[in-house]
Amino acid sequence: MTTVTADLKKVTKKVPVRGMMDNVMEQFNSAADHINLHPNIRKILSITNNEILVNFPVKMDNGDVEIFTGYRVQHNNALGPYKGGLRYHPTVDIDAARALAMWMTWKTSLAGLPYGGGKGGIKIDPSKYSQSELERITRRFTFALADNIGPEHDIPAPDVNTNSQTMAWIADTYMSTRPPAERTANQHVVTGKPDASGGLEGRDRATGYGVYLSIKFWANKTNTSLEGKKFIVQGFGNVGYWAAHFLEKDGAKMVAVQDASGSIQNQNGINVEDLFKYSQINDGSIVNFPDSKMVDNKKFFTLDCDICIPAALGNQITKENAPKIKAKLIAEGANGPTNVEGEKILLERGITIIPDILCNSGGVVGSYFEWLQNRNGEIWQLDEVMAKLDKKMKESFNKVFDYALNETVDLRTAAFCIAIQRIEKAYIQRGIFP
Ligand SMILES: NC(=O)C1=CN([C@@H]2O[C@H](COP(=O)(O)OP(=O)(O)OC[C@H]3O[C@@H](n4cnc5c(N)ncnc54)[C@H](O)[C@@H]3O)[C@@H](O)[C@H]2O)C=CC1
Ligand SMILES: O=C(O)CCC(=O)C(=O)O
Repeated sequence: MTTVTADLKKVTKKVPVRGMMDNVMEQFNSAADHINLHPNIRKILSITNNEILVNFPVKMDNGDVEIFTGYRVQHNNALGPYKGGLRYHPTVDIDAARALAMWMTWKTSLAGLPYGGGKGGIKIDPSKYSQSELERITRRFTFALADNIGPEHDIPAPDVNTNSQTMAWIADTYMSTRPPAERTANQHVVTGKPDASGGLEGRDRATGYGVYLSIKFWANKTNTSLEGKKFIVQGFGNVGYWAAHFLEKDGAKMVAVQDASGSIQNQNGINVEDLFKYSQINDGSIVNFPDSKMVDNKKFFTLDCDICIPAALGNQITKENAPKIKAKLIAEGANGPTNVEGEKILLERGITIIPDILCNSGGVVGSYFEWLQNRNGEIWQLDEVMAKLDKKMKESFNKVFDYALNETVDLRTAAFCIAIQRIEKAYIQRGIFP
């Protein structure tokens, strides 16, 4: 295990600025300029506190041993324990983990939660492994990370290709590393667990519901009706499916979907529940759904629609496709789906973007409720969870919308400014910077 603790000069020089880091740093710096952020605080927030890299061996079903590389980046904990998901994907590397951890810091701050930001995962294509191999990989990863996570220190959650089952394995393995009398009291080391293992009713749909609410709040502010509005979704996993589910229930029409296996379209509408059921019996894939035609992946974002929901990976909307996008609204379910160049083009074209740190914050808000539930030994009801989530999302949306209007900035800059100012206040109150 290698733990790199922040040394300002060294780390500032070392951090390569490229890919997702490039985007998050440009977003941060432009907001920091807008609020004239104290230079010392800018330095602190420009780097990560800790970067943990673990290489660990796992025995495969055929008896061979394979070595995996896992990451956990802890960006900032000025407001509370590090919080953020674990991703299992071939694109996971230190650059992605750093950027995603930074986005978590701004997201938790904007949502008014008592958390900082962290993120991590394993560089792996999980489709190549059996369920029992994935369980062993997850347990070994947890064991390797165990001294660096904890319910009051760093609390992982699901992200791409991880789910409530993954969280149950992590919680179980982590608890087994604690002294017997402390084991069950450590259940909230992760959130997004299954219901019988301390999970929160509604955490499964929390992110997608938050995406839907953000779209609804935008529609209310702009006197737009969602009835009959056409939307497209990239990613039909946890976030994409639930966002589509709630939008369809409110009268909107899903006309195209893309997942890792391909893209489908039907301008008359694709039934969300039918597609979900189909994907469940089709290895999780949407391709060849009977009531649709296949479309070229490259054309996906340029298809005719009113609302576009990227809910898969980062860097999907770029200068290549931004000029041809037809949607009037981009609701970012994914983290970092629009890069800085793509965003500039969209804003010039008058297209609104509800930024990731606001739009997909329902997930981490749901995680916070689960953490509170476990800490207090409670079991919350679904209607209570959804009502609290609604209230939290509305408060954040209104804050960002009003700030953008008052300061004449776009919604992302507004969201970043609010988030950074809350952290700045914490540092100033502690008297670090007279
Ligand atoms: N799960 C959560 O609570 C939260 C997730 N997010 C973000 O939302 C996004 C999606 O996460 P989940 O829905 O949890 O993951 P998931 O693993 O449940 O679903 C991911 C979906 O994206 C698709 N996908 C993967 N690679 C793709 C590609 N190259 N092109 C098109 N589609 C592709 C997959 O086929 C799948 O349908 C990620 O960016 C994640 O960081 C953000 C906040 C919370
Ligand atoms: O639920 C959480 O703690 C974090 C989820 C996440 O990774 C995200 O919001 O990007």
